[in-house]
Amino acid sequence: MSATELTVDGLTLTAGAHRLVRDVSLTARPGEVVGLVGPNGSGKSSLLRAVYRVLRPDAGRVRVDGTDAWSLPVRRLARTVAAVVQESAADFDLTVREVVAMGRTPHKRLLDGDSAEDASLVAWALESVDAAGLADRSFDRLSGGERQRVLIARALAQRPSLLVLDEPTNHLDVRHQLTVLGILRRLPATVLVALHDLNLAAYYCDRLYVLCEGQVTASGPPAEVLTEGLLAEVYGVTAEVTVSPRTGAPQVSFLPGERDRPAVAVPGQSGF
Ligand SMILES: Nc1ncnc2c1ncn2[C@@H]1O[C@H](COP(=O)(O)OP(=O)(O)OP(=O)(O)O)[C@@H](O)[C@H]1O
Repeated sequence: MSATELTVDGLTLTAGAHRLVRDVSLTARPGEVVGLVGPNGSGKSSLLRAVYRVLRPDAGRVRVDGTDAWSLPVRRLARTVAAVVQESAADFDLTVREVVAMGRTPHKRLLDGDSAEDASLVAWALESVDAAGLADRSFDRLSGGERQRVLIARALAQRPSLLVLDEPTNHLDVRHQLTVLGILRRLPATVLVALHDLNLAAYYCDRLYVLCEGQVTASGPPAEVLTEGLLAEVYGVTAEVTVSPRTGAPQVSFLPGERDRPAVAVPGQSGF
């Protein structure tokens, strides 16, 4: 597994009359962890969908090591790119081990069974997300956070050289958030990850792209991007940004202030 270069050039995505993303360009160099941040509805998931080839661009290109992702054979793309997406939490009538083993499919031929290497990669992937103890459980009966870790393990078992993740820390408790992002940092792969938690993004990402209303508003190393001014402009919040004396990463604290939206009165109830 070697890391891949991802290049997105002038990407525009639409759904009917709705423009989801407009003229977005980004790069993720081999081995980088690149974060996508931005408010709800800013286009992060849509951009990721174009990268893992679910949403076809109306204009612009997605290139994987210089080749248009949309021209690659599906199987070849699946050997290169793994995705952990919001909508993948579908029901499977399978054990956890079987779900994670599905990550090996792109590397096998039809009717190939699981090799010893497949079994050890599945065990490694489960161990990595602290889910080895879940291996024989039914996937359908897991909690939200357990499912999320198993879906991440499935992507790890795929041994991708580009890993695309949409809010992978969703549902995870704080220890597992750190575990999962720590793994992403250490993988010999390129990572593009949408995150809402700006402190996690600041600590774990090499560079960030900030999306706002479908466009890139800022990009660069977290310390350059996560300024109080940008957070006010993009999110409409008052924040204090300091540098962590322990980690050297920017640390964002949100402050109540004049930007807080006034409470919306309950109809027919005074004094709310
Ligand atoms: N198929 C669609 N048809 C119409 N509008 C869509 C469609 N898919 C997404 N949108 C809209 O496009 C915008 C971008 O959505 P997207 O899911 O990419 O945002 P996001 O940044 O991932 O948001 P969140 O942080 O809430 O997950 C939103 O306004 C969303 O409602």
